Amino acid sequence: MTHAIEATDLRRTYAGGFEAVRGLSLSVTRGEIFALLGTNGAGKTSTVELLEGLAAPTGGTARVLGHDPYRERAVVRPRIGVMLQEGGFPSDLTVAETVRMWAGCTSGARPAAEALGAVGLTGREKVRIKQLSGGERRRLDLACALLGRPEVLFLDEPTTGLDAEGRRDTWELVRALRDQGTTVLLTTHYLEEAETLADRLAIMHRGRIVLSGTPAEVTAAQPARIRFALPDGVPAARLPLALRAAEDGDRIEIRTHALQDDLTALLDWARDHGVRLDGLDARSASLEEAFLDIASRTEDAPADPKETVTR
Ligand SMILES: Nc1ncnc2c1ncn2[C@@H]1O[C@H](COP(=O)(O)OP(=O)(O)OP(=O)(O)O)[C@@H](O)[C@H]1O
Repeated sequence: MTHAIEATDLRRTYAGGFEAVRGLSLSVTRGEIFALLGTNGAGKTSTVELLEGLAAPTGGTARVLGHDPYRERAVVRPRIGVMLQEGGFPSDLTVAETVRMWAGCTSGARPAAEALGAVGLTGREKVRIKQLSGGERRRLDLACALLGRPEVLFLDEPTTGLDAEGRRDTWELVRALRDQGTTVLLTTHYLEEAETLADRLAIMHRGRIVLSGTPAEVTAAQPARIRFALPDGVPAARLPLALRAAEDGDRIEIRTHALQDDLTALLDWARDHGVRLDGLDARSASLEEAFLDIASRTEDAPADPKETVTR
């Protein structure tokens, strides 16, 4: 299977010695939407810039469409679209002028009206950039990234600043691009965005990928939770389960990878002993829990291979 993007043991150290990317490997299949998640400062932008060919890696290799995106930038650049966190267009230009200017630097650019139509900016052509809302600026950034009909599209936080409707419109557009064969690598802080949009995702922490896979695989790698309170006089020690049961005051929390079996055992025990489980709550793990679990890690341990779910 051809990979549109491949990174192997990628490293990036900034002047001053700070290592922002520390041995990162990932591959994105053609026609796939891949989301890179992580806390602030995890190294997402530093990684994406290496893949876009904007900087040379300190170590490791990057391949985009089979080429080195930095050394072979002239070959790779016309085939990729890049939407940075800040478009940085001159604020006195109008929307139409900006798109025309960008189209002038793009080989085989699609018509400006088509790109603006795709992002819902039709009718805003004469508005100056400084008069656009934050969400409209993000959409203009996206229109410019789409101008060259890119085979690989890099989107750095594409929906930051968009309202719920704008976000959903962008998701629709990204899905439509994927369905036409475009490969999309995006970074996001919105877990819902990654969960609903991405075919696969990776969670970064401190310059490394800690967990990766499909949204379902990443979620399934986390334990489910059962929570309840025992009545006075029934100590947690009487629970029948060979489980890691943690007491927090009168609340019990059990984390398990066998939710159905353990919940059945708990309910059978409660019925047989006439014990009422107050506030009983059982739920599968969510991407948010996986993310928060990783974000709370303070140690610098390397990625645990057991946690990486690969296809
Ligand atoms: N030019 C630079 N020089 C030195 N350190 C930098 C530079 N750019 C980024 N960093 C540091 O590298 C680390 C990773 O930053 P990066 O912007 O890649 O993270 P991120 O995951 O994209 O964060 P965010 O979600 O906040 O955008 C941060 O600690 C940041 O301060």
